[in-house]
Amino acid sequence: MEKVIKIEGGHHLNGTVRISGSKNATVALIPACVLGNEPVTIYGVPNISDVQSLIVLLNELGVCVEKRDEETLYIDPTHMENIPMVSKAVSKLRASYYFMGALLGKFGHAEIKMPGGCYLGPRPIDLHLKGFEALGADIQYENGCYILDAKELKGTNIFLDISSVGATINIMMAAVYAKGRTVIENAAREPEIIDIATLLNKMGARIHGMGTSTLVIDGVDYLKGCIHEIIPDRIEAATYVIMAAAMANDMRIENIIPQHLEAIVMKLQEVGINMEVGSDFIHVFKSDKPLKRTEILTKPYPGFATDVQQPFTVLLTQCEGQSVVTETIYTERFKHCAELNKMGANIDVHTPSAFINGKTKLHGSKVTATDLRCGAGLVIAALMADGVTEIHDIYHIDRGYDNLDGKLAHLGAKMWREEVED
Ligand SMILES: CC(=O)N[C@H]1[C@@H](OP(=O)(O)OP(=O)(O)OC[C@H]2O[C@@H](n3ccc(=O)[nH]c3=O)[C@H](O)[C@@H]2O)O[C@H](CO)[C@@H](O)[C@@H]1O
Ligand SMILES: C=C(OP(=O)(O)O)C(=O)O
Repeated sequence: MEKVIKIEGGHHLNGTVRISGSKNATVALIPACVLGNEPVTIYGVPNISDVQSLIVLLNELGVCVEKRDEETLYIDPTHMENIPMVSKAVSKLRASYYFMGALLGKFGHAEIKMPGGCYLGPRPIDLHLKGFEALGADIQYENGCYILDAKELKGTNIFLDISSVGATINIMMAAVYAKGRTVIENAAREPEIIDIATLLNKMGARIHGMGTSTLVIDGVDYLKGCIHEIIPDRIEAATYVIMAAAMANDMRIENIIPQHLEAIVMKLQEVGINMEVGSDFIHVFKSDKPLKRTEILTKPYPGFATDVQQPFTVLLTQCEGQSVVTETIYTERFKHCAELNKMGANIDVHTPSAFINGKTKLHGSKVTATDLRCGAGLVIAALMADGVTEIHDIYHIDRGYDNLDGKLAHLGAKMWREEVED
């Protein structure tokens, strides 16, 4: 038996939805907490399966974790043990790789198997490893496990060939205790990186240049405890704004940082979505004008986020004419298109682009969430479709959307989970 999500389409959405803490910040903040020597309390933790997997990993490392309330985690690494990280939980998410930087930084030694996460085409970690080596680590790969060792990490200049989010955060974590100054050039500038650096600085690290492409980290000897509030999830926010654009009469998306969504808002306005952008909310109103085609090119922040292109593609099926989405980050991130075609969309994929021929009527079908944002896109498509859509492999969706069922029910959607034969 398999649990699936079923959605009866055609019901308009109305009301307010509150965006949760950022998945991609949280999954790095939690490993960052173990770098310290005292307890850290983090607020705004989303209830998603990636966080549950990280809690399993923290428990295995002997870190004391207490859930103080629905959204608050207390993490005390005082008695942690640096054991090899080879359990199943490591491969349940991408972000387990942040324990490489955290453990190497703190103990000069880390043993960890390959991380998991969404398959979006190849996702190498060579830049993380090159960064650790530049800081003085020796790296071996044995029996599916990376073994990182360093007598002493020394600050150095590191140029990233690609401004990788994961490599930037991982190298930053490894460098906080390194002797002297580390400079990361061509660093990624995503808001989540600023959030991690902010936490580390509250703990006593000396990181400068967050939000620019040059990060400077001056090594320190000790990191203390602190409290920290996670930034809102810009990808979850974008998902709900697109959902509102597709199906709402009148819907307000709250607890957002609009600056984090500028590229997405511009594209929504370009296709003709009627919206008001406030200081910490976006309000979407129904418009009866036909939606216009557009072209999207995914780019590192502040460009159009690759994590939003899959949900946005669903909206493009409702635009008149041919829209084009081109991926520059993950050139194979188009598995959602075949699933959307099963629902009546007309999308041709010629990597690295998808050509979306609109406008097409969508109908309920059996589809598979091949990855997290494909799943989010299918939820939006199902809300628009005639009839009932059955979404399989929903564990991908649960990796990144806090209380999806409750939020959608509150907005007036008809969604439920059901056990079906495999
Ligand atoms: C947990 C998390 O935060 N995940 C996000 C993070 O993933 P992640 O950190 O894995 O993505 P990166 O920014 O590292 O990847 C960007 C590009 O660089 C390439 N690359 C990356 C590292 C490396 O060592 N070698 C290399 O070639 C990747 O294959 C990809 O083409 O950023 C992605 C890009 O915004 C998002 O889609 C993911 O949601
Ligand atoms: C690809 C994503 O996540 P991860 O890197 O955790 O697989 C995502 O959040 O869209």
